[in-house]
Amino acid sequence: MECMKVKGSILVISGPSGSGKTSLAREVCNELKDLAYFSISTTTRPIRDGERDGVDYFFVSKEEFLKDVEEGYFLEWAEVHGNFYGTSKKQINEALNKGKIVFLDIDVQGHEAVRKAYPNIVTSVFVTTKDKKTLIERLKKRETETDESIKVRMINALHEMKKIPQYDYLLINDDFNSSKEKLKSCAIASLIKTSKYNIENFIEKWKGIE
Ligand SMILES: Nc1nc2c(ncn2[C@@H]2O[C@H](COP(=O)(O)OP(=O)(O)O)[C@@H](O)[C@H]2O)c(=O)[nH]1
Ligand SMILES: Nc1ncnc2c1ncn2[C@@H]1O[C@H](COP(=O)(O)OP(=O)(O)O)[C@@H](O)[C@H]1O
Repeated sequence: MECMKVKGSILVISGPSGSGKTSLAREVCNELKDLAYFSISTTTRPIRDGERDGVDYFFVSKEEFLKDVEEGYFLEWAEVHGNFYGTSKKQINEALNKGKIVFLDIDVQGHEAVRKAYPNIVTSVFVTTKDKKTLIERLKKRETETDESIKVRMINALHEMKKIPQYDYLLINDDFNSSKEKLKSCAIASLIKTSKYNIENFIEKWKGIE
């Protein structure tokens, strides 16, 4: 499935809801400018105050989502916290062919699927907070969740944390600026990793030395 001559890389960022992964990923992506591409997922989740369709997510009905699934639009899709989320195949491949670092803010199921599809060019970072209390405080402060939906997210957080060993890096998001610099380093490292798989001609040029 993986394209032989992919120039870009994929940076998967996962973590419990409220850990700060979206804020970090968006900010690093902005700072890396043309080097990076933030993949906008499609979701059936209701739009939150302050979110924009086509910027934060493509917000669709369940029927539209399932039609996209049937038509093979998604590289991967999953149900998270009772809603569907999916990553567009076309968006990703176009960005990869342009040599970009593709940022995927997706859950642990999405990580497994993307790693299978692109084993050589995925780097993954699991973002979490230093403790449970901080996570709850951030979810409350964000003012997007009810007590009930916070409970659902906390239960899911524990399931997600069990998948940390599958990730390349663990990032405890305490001080925002320091976490941002760490995530940026992972992003750049991911692109350097891809170059390892594009060395056919490079080695040719060294022949004759023996
Ligand atoms: N598998 C998968 N997960 C996604 C995708 N887009 C978002 N997610 C995950 O779905 C979860 C819920 O995201 P969201 O609705 O933005 O809520 P939040 O985590 O509380 O900010 C997060 O873990 C996201 O990383 C996607 O395209 N595929
Ligand atoms: N290092 C940090 N310190 C304090 N607050 C943070 C930090 N990182 C993110 N936040 C805040 O925590 C809340 C959750 O962040 P968000 O990016 O929405 O998390 P996620 O995408 O993981 O659900 C937001 O209000 C965000 O501004």
